[in-house]
Amino acid sequence: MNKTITVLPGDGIGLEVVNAATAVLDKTGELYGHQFEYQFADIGGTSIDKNGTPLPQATIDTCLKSDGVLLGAVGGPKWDNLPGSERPEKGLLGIRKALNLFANLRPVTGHKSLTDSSTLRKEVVDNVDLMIVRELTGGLYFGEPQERREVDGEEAAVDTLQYKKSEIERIVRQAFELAKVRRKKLTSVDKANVLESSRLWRETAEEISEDYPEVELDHVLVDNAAMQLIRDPKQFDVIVTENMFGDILSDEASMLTGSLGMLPSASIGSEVPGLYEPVHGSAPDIAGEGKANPLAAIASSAMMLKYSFGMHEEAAAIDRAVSTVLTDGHRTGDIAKEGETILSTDDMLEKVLEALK
Ligand SMILES: NC(=O)c1ccc[n+]([C@@H]2O[C@H](COP(=O)([O-])OP(=O)(O)OC[C@H]3O[C@@H](n4cnc5c(N)ncnc54)[C@H](O)[C@@H]3O)[C@@H](O)[C@H]2O)c1
Ligand SMILES: CC(C)[C@H](C(=O)O)[C@@H](O)C(=O)O
Ligand SMILES: [Mg+2]
Repeated sequence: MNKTITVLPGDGIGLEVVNAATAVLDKTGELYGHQFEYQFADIGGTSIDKNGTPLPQATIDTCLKSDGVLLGAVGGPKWDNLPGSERPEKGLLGIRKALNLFANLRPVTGHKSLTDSSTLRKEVVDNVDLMIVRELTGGLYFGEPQERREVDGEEAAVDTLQYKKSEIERIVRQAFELAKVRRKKLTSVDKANVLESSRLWRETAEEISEDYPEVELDHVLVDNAAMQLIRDPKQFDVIVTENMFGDILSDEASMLTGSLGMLPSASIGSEVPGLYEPVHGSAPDIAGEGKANPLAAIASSAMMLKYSFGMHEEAAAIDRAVSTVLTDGHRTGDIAKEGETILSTDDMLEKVLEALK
């Protein structure tokens, strides 16, 4: 197969990790007889510097013309003092909205050989396998108004948490579909004891559940969910939740795998192309030093093969290669224990390429 992939390196370690991901895609293509062609486009802070905007129309057009999008990360201290509407992060939110990528799948997969470096007890996290389904184009991130105003004679700020029923329906349905082919357990996470949007969310999830009698649905309040993820993560199969709760819970859950540098994601909508990106950010503290763990980006490229191109065998080969390098004890700094040899981003990539068969 021939596939065109738009690559959006973005900022900080974004470029370092997408380079690793495309190298793995190329090797996979060689092994399985596929040709991946890349078109690079600007996003985030580097795009602000170059084009005066974090998301040029040309980037959206390029993405729309491709079969899949691979993104590194956006943001960094250089742009931190810009007004909210001009920040690098607006580019990321903009591309998610422009491609209508309402479902963000964040699998949390524990590798047995890594749990020693986890701060959590081994028996709690060994082989953890859950999927966070985060709603990605609604909620607080996009609600209007989002503004400063005067309240009681002083400065105030407003963000709006709004969900239309149809937005809840489609993400919950997506989560049920995933749960149906996994362990058939769906946990909907909300704050229905306080928020009206959560009460609509919970009612809607109950309604949709009638179409999925084989899947067990339960509801957990978000504060409890945050605690349960640490106490007993293996009780979860699929978690579905609104945009900001999903953002926070997925960073928390990443530590069950040992590092934020391990967590991939797929952002998908009803139309192609999907966008694939590691869950982590631009990591300004290590950017440019060759220290970034490329495994989240590499695993994100495997998700692209699976979800956008239907290349299941090829995706499994990449996941296996990642498992092999971990089992063989290869470690970047974020997942190394004291005394272990620390590999650079490029060295880790080499290990994955060697393991890819
Ligand atoms: N998807 C994205 O583009 C995305 C996601 C999160 C944060 N951000 C942006 O990134 C910038 C920095 O945010 P932050 O510091 O809060 O979060 P971050 O995810 O960039 O970094 C948090 C910590 O994790 C470490 N880390 C992250 N990825 C790593 C990797 N692959 N290998 C090794 N260590 C890794 C970093 O070194 C840092 O110590 C901000 O501008 C933020 O808005 C972007
Ligand atoms: C950078 C930021 C806008 C983004 C988000 O909150 O969605 C990031 O944290 C993520 O998890 O992808
Ligand atoms: Mg986040």
